[in-house]
Amino acid sequence: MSLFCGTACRRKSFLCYRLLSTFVTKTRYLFELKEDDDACKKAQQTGAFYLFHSLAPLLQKSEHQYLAPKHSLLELERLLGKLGQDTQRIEDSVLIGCSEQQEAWFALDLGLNSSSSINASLQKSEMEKELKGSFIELRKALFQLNVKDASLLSTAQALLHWHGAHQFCSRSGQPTKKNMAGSKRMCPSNEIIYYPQMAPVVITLVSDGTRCLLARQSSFPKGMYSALAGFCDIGESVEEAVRREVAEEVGLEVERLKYTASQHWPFPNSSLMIACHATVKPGQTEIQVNLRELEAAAWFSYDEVATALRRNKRYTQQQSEAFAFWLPPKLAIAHQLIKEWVEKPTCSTLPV
Ligand SMILES: NC(=O)c1ccc[n+]([C@@H]2O[C@H](COP(=O)([O-])OP(=O)(O)OC[C@H]3O[C@@H](n4cnc5c(N)ncnc54)[C@H](O)[C@@H]3O)[C@@H](O)[C@H]2O)c1
Ligand SMILES: [Mg+2]
Repeated sequence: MSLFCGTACRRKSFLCYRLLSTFVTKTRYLFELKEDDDACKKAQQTGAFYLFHSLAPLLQKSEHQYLAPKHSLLELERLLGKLGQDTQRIEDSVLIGCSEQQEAWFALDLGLNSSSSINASLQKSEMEKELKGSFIELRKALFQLNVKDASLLSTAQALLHWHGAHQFCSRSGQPTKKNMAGSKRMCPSNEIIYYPQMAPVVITLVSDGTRCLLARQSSFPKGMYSALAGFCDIGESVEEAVRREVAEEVGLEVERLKYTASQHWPFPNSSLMIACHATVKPGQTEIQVNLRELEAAAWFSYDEVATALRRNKRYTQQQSEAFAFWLPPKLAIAHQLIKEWVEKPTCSTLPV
């Protein structure tokens, strides 16, 4: 049932109304916090903070997964006090979401140089001891987080990264100032507003009707193959970017394509991954790998891909590297695209 259903499901309309109402209320609350600095500051009083150090999130290990602990404002003030730090630096935090009960969630990087603190460089290990956790690079921990924490920490890391890289106005060279929520920065000298950015990237699973095309870059972990990906050029539509990337990377011409899903991807900078299925003309399937972009590319049969998907479920990345061929982890949109191809035969023969 869709959150946005209308007359089609009258019998369940009360439930629909409640779902819609919670979602809208939450969305409007977040909008208010982004627009109103005082409301945002007030929300910090009852909010919760996810902590980072030099863009690595604070995590706690629990059996085979990581948990992302939250801290209240009081706990954070106590920690900073204990470490002899200025609590003013809490104003460097950025808003990353809220619960259905309107507990606002913020992210704060304790390792970056703070504009509002004299003694900015906190000792990482001292903090880890106090916080009973470790600051772990997000790339290493992402696949051992639950979906909700992975998405929240990806947003947080991307936003903190963007603020770190946009401290100065590119026109005046003057320091820019963030609003309380961190949804924008402004140059006080000319009032230019800067908003956080994502680069659009197309990711395409090409099929010839029975097989799908997977490729690897030399930077990928050993044995991992994925769908073709590439940044959109300025002025391009998604369709044009897919056709260009497939031609550029493997020398094939796309016949049909269909959008299927999207995902925010924080590495190395924020990208909006736009996932598509595509087909090539039958008989025009000879791959010509562009070695400037890829290390290898090949057609894989349905059975090979289905077997690799099953294997992915059982093994960790380190264990998978022992195999000649394995696929990206579940959380990556590349995995979802490949899984969809295996589960839905229509992905191999897109309608005109
Ligand atoms: N989430 C997933 O499942 C998934 C899967 C595959 C790739 N990705 C991501 O997609 C991104 C793009 O894939 P790719 O590396 O094959 O891209 P690509 O094929 O466009 O090649 C990368 C090159 O493009 C150039 N480039 C053009 N615009 C750029 C921009 N805005 N930022 C950085 N470089 C730019 C650079 O020269 C760079 O070396 C990667 O950053 C990767 O992390 C995500
Ligand atoms: Mg590429």
